[in-house]
Amino acid sequence: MSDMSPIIVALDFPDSAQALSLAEQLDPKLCRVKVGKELFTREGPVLVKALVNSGFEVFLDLKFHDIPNTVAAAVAAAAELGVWMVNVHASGGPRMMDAARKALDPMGSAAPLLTAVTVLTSMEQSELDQIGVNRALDEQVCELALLAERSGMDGVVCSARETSMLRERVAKDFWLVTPGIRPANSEQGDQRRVATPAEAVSKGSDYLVIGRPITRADSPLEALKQIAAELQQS
Ligand SMILES: O=c1ccn([C@@H]2O[C@H](COP(=O)(O)O)[C@@H](O)[C@H]2O)c(=O)[nH]1
Repeated sequence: MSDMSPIIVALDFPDSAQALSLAEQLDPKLCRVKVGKELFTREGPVLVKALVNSGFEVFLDLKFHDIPNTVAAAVAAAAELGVWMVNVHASGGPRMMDAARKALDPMGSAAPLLTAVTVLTSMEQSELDQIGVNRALDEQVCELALLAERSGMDGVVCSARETSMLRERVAKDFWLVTPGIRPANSEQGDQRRVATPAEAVSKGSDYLVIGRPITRADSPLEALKQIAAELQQS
């Protein structure tokens, strides 16, 4: 996989046939791929291994959130699949994140990157209020990111709207992974905190997670190439 591509394509499909057919249209030199809850729940480790064997670096986006013992075991099981990145929810707390980190320690440099979700990019301030989080959304993202960093995570998932703020507060090699990417004129859908690919990179995102704007395009490869070209020009 090329180190220069920050693009991770979210393969949000109901089955392996559709996911593999889309992946075949992509180029592992231009992107990584992400397997999320729907696809994994239907198709499981076999599909993940098929993607890994076809040359893609895979982000297994299962956002674990449970007691420390359970999350540690789940993260270790994910790592056995040969994936490039796995994640947990930072709101699971420091003991949970610490247990996840320790579960990967025996793998040394072969361990996948371990990231933590701060506040989902589909959420806005009013929803935080509804779940009883009485902080400004930016502040909540920042506190969870700092907690994740202190708990040994390699990075966080946040929106590109928060990356300039976080870049000033976290280490340079702490990865900022940003979904909610919407090229100009594409539909926002259920996402709320969105940014264009160029905005995201200019504000300090390391990796851009992009689903529907690529996977639902008439030509996914053309959509991917167009975004990659936009990023090279920015
Ligand atoms: O905060 C988060 C965390 C994960 N996601 C995932 O990213 C993709 C985004 O897909 P789009 O089609 O580009 O909206 C999707 O798989 C989410 O589960 C996120 O959006 N926000």
